[in-house]
Amino acid sequence: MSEIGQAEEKRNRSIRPLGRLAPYLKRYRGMVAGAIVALVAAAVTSLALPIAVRRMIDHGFDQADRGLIDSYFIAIMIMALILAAASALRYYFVISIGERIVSDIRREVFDHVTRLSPSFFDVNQSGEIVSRLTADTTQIKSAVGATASVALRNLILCLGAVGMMIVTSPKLSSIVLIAIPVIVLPLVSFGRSVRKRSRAAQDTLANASSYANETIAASRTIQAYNGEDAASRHYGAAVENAYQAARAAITSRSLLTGFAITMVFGSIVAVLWVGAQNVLAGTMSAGTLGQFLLYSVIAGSSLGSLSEVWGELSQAAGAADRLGELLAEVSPIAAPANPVPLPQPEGRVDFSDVHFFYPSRPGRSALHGLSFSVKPGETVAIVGASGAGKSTIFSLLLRFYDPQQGSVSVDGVVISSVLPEALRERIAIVPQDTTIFATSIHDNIAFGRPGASRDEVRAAAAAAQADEFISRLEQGYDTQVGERGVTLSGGQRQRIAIARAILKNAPILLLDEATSALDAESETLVQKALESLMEARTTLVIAHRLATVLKADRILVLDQGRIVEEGTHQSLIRHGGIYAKLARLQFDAAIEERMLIAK
Ligand SMILES: Nc1ncnc2c1ncn2[C@@H]1O[C@H](COP(=O)(O)OP(=O)(O)OP(=O)(O)O)[C@@H](O)[C@H]1O
Repeated sequence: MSEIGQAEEKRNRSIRPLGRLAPYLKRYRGMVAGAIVALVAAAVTSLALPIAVRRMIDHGFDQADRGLIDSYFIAIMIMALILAAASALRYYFVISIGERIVSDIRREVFDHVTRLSPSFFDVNQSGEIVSRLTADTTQIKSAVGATASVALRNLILCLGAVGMMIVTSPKLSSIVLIAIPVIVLPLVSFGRSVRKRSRAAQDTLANASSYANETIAASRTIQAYNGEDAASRHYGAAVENAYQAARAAITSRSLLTGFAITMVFGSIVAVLWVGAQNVLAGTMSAGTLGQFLLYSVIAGSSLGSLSEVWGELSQAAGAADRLGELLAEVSPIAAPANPVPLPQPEGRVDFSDVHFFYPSRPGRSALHGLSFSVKPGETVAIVGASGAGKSTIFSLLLRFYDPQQGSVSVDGVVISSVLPEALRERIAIVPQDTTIFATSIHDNIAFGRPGASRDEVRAAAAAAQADEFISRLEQGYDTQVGERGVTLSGGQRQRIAIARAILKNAPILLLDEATSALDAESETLVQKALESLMEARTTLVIAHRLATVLKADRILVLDQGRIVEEGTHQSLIRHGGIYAKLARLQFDAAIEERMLIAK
């Protein structure tokens, strides 16, 4: 799996990647055509103005043709109106196309990223991806919108004005044409260094943004550890770096602009001096010189604007390239070409000689030749030290990763041959860190089965021992729970996650018991909720509670990616192996408590 942005340095710093936007533009041919017509109309009108001015100078002020001056002014007024209408239409079309395309890209990138397998997120920071979705798309919006139209208008104006300069006076134009390479060549190389600096500024900002993202999400932990000052310093330094990088880019941009304008206007002034000599010598009319002057100003200023927007266009090209890379990222967990349908759900699970290492850590095996079967309706507890590979079993069963060797089957079918959605339909998971979304309680529970009725949601909540606390809230099921459910207690969050799994009603349940201690009352409620969830389902539970291992049909003891012991609590304690030691550490307090109660 490649890290996005890794190929950055090798990438051609041209505006070619903007070509990636062509398919999006094609979807809106009508609007693009409207924009081009408006652009050309505005440019042609601007280019026609100097002709009217020359005719006015050469003939309009002639006493013999007094009537002509009125018709010239009327013609100029009409042109100005056409220019105004064309410019307004250009603005409308171009900006709308920018907004339209960026909405499409945002949606497509989001759809794609949310479907990438977790191995992608192992090597890419979520803050970085969010920055692609917001900052890069915004840059493309301004490029497709304003910048591209400014560039196109100036290109048409520049080419048209140069053409008209040649028509107006070939002699003066030849001097200008010789001057062009002298001006353009240094501009191109200068432009390159500007682009390099802008890219550096952008990357530094992306770093600062992912830091801010992470810190804000962890604000409680940061405050609890009095880490605000350190975080402020860190972010301050990152933002300062971004500012310095941006300033370097701005400095070169301003130098580039100054240089371009000096060179362009310097040569125009020189040419005009020659023209003025010609007028004095009687070889050129004053109107022709005026017309030439206007065309050179148009050509010069449009060239200047072109050099200014070029940097922005290439920045947007970089953004398009990065987004293209993200869209080209292929998830290793693909749906098979000819998916096998799963049989009637039973809830059987088989791991057969599974060897697995995480793609981001190829050197370190997480599971070594794991084999076990879980019969329909059986409850199997997985026990093992931290890092033994317990959660990895869940990740493989949900097909977040594929094992490098061996196979995982559900209801007798190897899971890589079925549609991932069909597989996940059969599994409900209650993770240790419950995910609560910043929406209503109803929506959080209904996430287990979109479209569930209010009664179904309420029934699931009741089975999860959550209905009572929810009903006591002012807005009941419509209560908004805040980001990550901050307004709920740990036990309440867990019961909502359990309600969600109950609503899903899948034949296989994966349960990662929370290690965090709950108060006795919450603990009892959560325990009761889990009991109704586990009823008549195949359950694999990463166990941290004595009550759970006592109730399990079987316990698998995992050590460094291998199953080292298997049996019931009693038999394993009698065996006196790893489990007996683990149980003494993990469950001792609970065992003592039970004995006290018994007394
Ligand atoms: N996404 C990942 N990328 C790389 N390595 C990982 C990833 N997740 C886990 N590991 C590694 O794989 C091994 C098994 O991890 P796993 O999370 O399955 O352990 P666990 O038994 O569930 O531990 P715990 O009880 O602490 O949650 C560990 O060495 C861990 O560092």
